[in-house]
Amino acid sequence: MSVRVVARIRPLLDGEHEKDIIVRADTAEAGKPNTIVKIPSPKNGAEDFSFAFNSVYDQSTSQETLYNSEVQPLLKSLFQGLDVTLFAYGVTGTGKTHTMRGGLKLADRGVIPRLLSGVFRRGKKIAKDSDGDTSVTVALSYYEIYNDKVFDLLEPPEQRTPMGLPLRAEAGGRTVVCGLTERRCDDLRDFEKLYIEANNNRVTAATKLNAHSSRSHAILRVKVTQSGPDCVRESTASAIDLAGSEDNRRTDNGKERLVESAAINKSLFVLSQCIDAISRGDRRVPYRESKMTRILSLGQNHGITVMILNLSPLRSYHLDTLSSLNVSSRAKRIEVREIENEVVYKQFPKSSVAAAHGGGGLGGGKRQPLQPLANAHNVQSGNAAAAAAAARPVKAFSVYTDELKPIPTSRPSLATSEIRRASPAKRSSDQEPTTARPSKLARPSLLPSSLAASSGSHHSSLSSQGTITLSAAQIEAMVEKKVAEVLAARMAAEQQAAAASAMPPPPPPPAKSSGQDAAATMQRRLEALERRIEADERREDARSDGLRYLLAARQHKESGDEAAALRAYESALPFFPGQAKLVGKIRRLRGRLGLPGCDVGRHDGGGGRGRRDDVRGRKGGGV
Ligand SMILES: Nc1ncnc2c1ncn2[C@@H]1O[C@H](COP(=O)(O)OP(=O)(O)OP(=O)(O)O)[C@@H](O)[C@H]1O
Repeated sequence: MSVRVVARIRPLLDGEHEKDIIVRADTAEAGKPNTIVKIPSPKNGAEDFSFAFNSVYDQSTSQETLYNSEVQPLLKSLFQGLDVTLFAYGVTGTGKTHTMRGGLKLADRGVIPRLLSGVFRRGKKIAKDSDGDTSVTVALSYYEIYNDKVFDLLEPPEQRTPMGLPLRAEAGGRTVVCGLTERRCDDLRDFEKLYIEANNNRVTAATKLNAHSSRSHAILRVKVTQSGPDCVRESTASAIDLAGSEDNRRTDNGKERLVESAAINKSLFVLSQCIDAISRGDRRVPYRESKMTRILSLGQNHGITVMILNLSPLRSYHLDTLSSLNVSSRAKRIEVREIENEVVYKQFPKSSVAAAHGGGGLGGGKRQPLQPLANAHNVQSGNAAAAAAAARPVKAFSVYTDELKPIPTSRPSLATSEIRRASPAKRSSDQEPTTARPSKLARPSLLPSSLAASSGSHHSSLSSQGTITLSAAQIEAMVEKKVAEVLAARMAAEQQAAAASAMPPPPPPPAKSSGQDAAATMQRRLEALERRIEADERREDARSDGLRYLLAARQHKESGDEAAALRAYESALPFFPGQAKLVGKIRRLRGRLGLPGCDVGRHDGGGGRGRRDDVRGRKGGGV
């Protein structure tokens, strides 16, 4: 399903005049709801441009109408296991915060408090309808991206570290913030207390265009966990209030506001580039150019995404409004896969247990049907998925482990088996298993090949009931083999970690490839790959930090603060060691400020050449 894009035109504010209105909502067909935004061409006022969206809300639209039409219907999907992302986009002062957060009066409450109210209400209903068998818990995390750094809004500002929280890419393209607080909320009152406090931690300031302008992108994540007797289902609603783009010719922003503004505009520019790249079908989408786009992961995220485009009706916003309309119309083309989150079974579904017990006995030669060992991954969506769920055969999932399990003399009772969850980091969530992989629960009817190999001449015996008996010597041999493998893997990992930046080749495949050796090799390769990705991420983060310093330096220079510009250039230098232009700028600035020359060459660790080229490529002609 595509991203749903809806536009909302805000009403006139005090001091704004009817005669200045140029943006209007329209309908494609008489009597139908509005789906078109009309705005005159900037070159020819008599000619109108029309932009079509999924829905268009005019100036008279109340908070309640917007919520009931756009957000309330998504609650059902959220509780079916789909993630929901809502984000407000638009120029500064167009009503994004009003739409998402709103005012304190009941009628003014925005999408976020209403969403939470809906979540608690539905959660209570589910618990009641299930006679308490299912419980629903709600946990919040809330953070802001300020000057391209991530800060936890649920923690007091004095606990912030200057560099903010790091991001980590997870399997399946998701980006998560490391070290974020998560607070449980039991009811709306809990939420409101937390939310109001957290919003006081958000950076806002007065600009000429908005008396309470958000200087950061704020991301609220509402995690809903439904725990039933058999399974746990988790889904997340994300509500994002983006900072607004600013035309600094109109803001009269001072130094600090300009630096913020540059970070806001840059991230929004990257977002528009991502939207363009996705809608063109480019293979490379520049998500990594800003933290906001990495977190938003538009087109990579799963579930349902709604973009609320906030518009001012005024002529003074003409070009900015056109630009927002252009970006948003392209966003409509972005496909988001509606994939429900994995259900984690606490134990086998009752029906399967009954079937297993009745079906030929555990020790018999008949192979047991594969069961959902770890989690079920459903690519169907919405109601169709729910309807199809009953008819679908239970999917099978394997549990991968490197460890040899002590082989039971009789199979454990299925009803009490603990289900191990496959490590999410090791398996992409968007890989839909198409064929059942072998379960590693010991199958009494087969002697594992690894065991046969390790047992050597000490043959294990298969009893007439199909159970395996092992001699002490065989167990000893297995333990020794496992210890040797673990030590070898650890050594290999240490060597790889030592040479992580040089991207070591994967360890050579074992001469004799038993199933277990292959699993160990695969494990080592995955770990090496993860280390490589993390190293790449660290490099990328460092580079974007460097670029941020350069950006700040340029802003300071433009505003005439050469001392601050020098400080920013010098801070950027370690990220671009030996960069000739940068070194030249620092020398010139130091000269102008009457400071002694600096030993800028000390940062050139011999790797400057490659980075120099890189920066020039990205910045279009150097710093
Ligand atoms: N639909 C609306 N009804 C009434 N007032 C509105 C509406 N939309 C916006 N406003 C008012 O317009 C002003 C600017 O709105 P808001 O702060 O939400 O803009 P914003 O897009 O979040 O700006 P920024 O990006 O600078 O944070 C506020 O005073 C807000 O109350």
